[in-house]
Amino acid sequence: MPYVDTKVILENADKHGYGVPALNINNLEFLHYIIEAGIKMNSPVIIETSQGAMKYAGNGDFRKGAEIFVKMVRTFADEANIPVALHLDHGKSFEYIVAAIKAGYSSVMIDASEHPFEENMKITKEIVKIAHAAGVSVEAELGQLAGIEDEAVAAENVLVDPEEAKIFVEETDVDFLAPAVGTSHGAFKFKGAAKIDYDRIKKVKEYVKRPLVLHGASSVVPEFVEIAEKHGADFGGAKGVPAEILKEAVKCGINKVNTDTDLRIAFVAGLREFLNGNPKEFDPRKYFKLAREYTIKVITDRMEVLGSAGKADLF
Ligand SMILES: O=C(CO)COP(=O)(O)O
Ligand SMILES: O=C[C@H](O)COP(=O)(O)O
Ligand SMILES: [Zn+2]
Ligand SMILES: [Zn+2]
Repeated sequence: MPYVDTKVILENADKHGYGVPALNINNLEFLHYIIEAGIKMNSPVIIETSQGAMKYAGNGDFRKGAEIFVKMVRTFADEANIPVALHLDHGKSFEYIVAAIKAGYSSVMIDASEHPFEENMKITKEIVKIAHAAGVSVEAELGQLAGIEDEAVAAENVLVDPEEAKIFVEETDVDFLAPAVGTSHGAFKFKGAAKIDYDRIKKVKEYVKRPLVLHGASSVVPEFVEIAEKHGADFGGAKGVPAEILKEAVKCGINKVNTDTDLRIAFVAGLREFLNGNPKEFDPRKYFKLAREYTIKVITDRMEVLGSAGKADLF
């Protein structure tokens, strides 16, 4: 099953109540690992690239980067017996979003969440019009990803307002919505215990009835943090969203689970461990071996947790 519209994957996930990992890549290696993990687990996969990744892949030219990513992902998708989609993550610039659409991305995100509600809605609506005309589906973000820190009430202000979510989706016709429910990006998500607002997710789901996206969903897997730190990394205080919370979030209505940090940490853990144990090695095909193994492990574990394992059969 080849390259598909992200909407096809997410509507299936919504209908059957499971989550699909949306995994960020910057290069060929991570794409290999994701496709390998997807095939091994018989899971649909969503590959995503940030604007920064587009620029990086094109060696400074983001349009070229977008074209390279589409060619790469299509090549692998055509040979894999699982549904594969390519998504632009956190599109903020009109030029990048248009470049992704023109290059053939399956979907784009317009992240105008730093703007006031009305403005976010206006910008999102504009992008939806352009993207839908090209047959590309759209994700938008509402509220801000600040995280719920301990007892911090202030953070409530930036979490999604379910009533606003309803108006936003009706008004913009966006295909998937990323509501801010307490997570944040990177390896330092919570100062106290990890927690997200389940009731808010349920309410948003009830109101918008579309696939929902959880950003900042890395677990910051202790096993790999430990390996990386044993071999020289310093991630002091890193804390992510535990698997049980992700499972519960999916039950509440989350379908797309954005993960970047976990792949980066697993990779660097394997890379550091290998290089420390093999000081004479300088062939990337060899020194990426353990990094590959750990990254695939983090992805396959994630597919089990979200319930996407085995679901490629539904397409
Ligand atoms: O939300 C993300 C990409 O959009 C990634 O989140 P993490 O930093 O938790 O991996
Ligand atoms: O949410 C953002 C992703 O983790 C990618 O970020 P990036 O801009 O470092 O590529
Ligand atoms: Zn944002
Ligand atoms: Zn994100």
